[in-house]
Amino acid sequence: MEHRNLAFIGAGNMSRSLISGLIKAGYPPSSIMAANPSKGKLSQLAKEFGIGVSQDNSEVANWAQVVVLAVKPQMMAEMLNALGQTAQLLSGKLLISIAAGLSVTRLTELTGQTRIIRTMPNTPSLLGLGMTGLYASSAINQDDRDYAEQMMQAVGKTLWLNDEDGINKITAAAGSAPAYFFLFMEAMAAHATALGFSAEEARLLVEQTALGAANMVSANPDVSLSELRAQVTSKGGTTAQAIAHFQAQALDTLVADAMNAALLRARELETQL
Ligand SMILES: NC(=O)C1=CN([C@@H]2O[C@H](COP(=O)(O)OP(=O)(O)OC[C@H]3O[C@@H](n4cnc5c(N)ncnc54)[C@H](OP(=O)(O)O)[C@@H]3O)[C@@H](O)[C@H]2O)C=CC1
Ligand SMILES: O=C(O)[C@@H]1CCC=N1
Repeated sequence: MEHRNLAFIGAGNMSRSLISGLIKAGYPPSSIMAANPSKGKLSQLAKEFGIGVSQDNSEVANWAQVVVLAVKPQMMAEMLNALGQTAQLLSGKLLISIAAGLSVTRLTELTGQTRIIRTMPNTPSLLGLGMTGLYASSAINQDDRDYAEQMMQAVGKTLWLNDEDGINKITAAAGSAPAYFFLFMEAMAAHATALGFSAEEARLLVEQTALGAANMVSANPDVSLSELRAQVTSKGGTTAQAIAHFQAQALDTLVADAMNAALLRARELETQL
């Protein structure tokens, strides 16, 4: 992929995941910089990945051809205002936002720029196993689209969204979703411990089973999820009892409600920020 000078403003969990994935995919460390107010995360990133770092957002924005806006949504306005003459500083650069709940229109208001691509990655990008949704207005040229797509494909898979609300939907379905699986795994590990396994054993059981299940899905693209489930579920056996319990407790509805709660929050942020 093209190696433009790429700056991350905000060096938190998601930037770390993307930077790590990009470096593993061969993006040169000398073409990446990150800025953050506190020094600890920057020193760690510099040490681990050899990228350039600064506590000065203007310095990295000035150096960059592409600026990733990676602070918390609630911090974005303050950060962009504090950049000072943002319109001038960011002028001519491609801006890639990873923030939930900030529309392109709002980002344009805050930066004076229209060359903006909105994305929604997730933390498995750290391992090259990310899932990222991308949205760009029709004003964005093909080169910039290709760059953003290749950047995110270096850390996982991508899906272009035709309308901007698709970003909110993908936040509910993929951006937030690693946490849903972790929550489920936490619950399983807690109960495995209650059944008498040590914490290490419980983690091993949950981790290896989740990994195996995810790999079964990816190794069998033509087999439906329900068929994979059926292959585990012997008639009159143990799995059927557990599945019946989940279904009696309306797991489908619970999951749909939880995803809708994430979606509504993403839309709500768009009206507030
Ligand atoms: N985490 C996730 O799974 C995902 C997150 N996102 C989006 O990514 C963005 C970042 O989230 P995440 O990485 O989780 O959050 P973090 O809190 O881990 O990272 C945000 C970083 O921004 C830094 N920061 C705060 N103020 C400024 C400033 N004025 N200038 C520069 N940096 C600043 C913080 O520094 P310090 O801690 O030193 O104050 C922190 O390191 C959010 O907008 C979120 O919506 C999108 C997809 C998934
Ligand atoms: O929880 C959040 O708001 C962010 C967006 C998706 C994942 N983390």
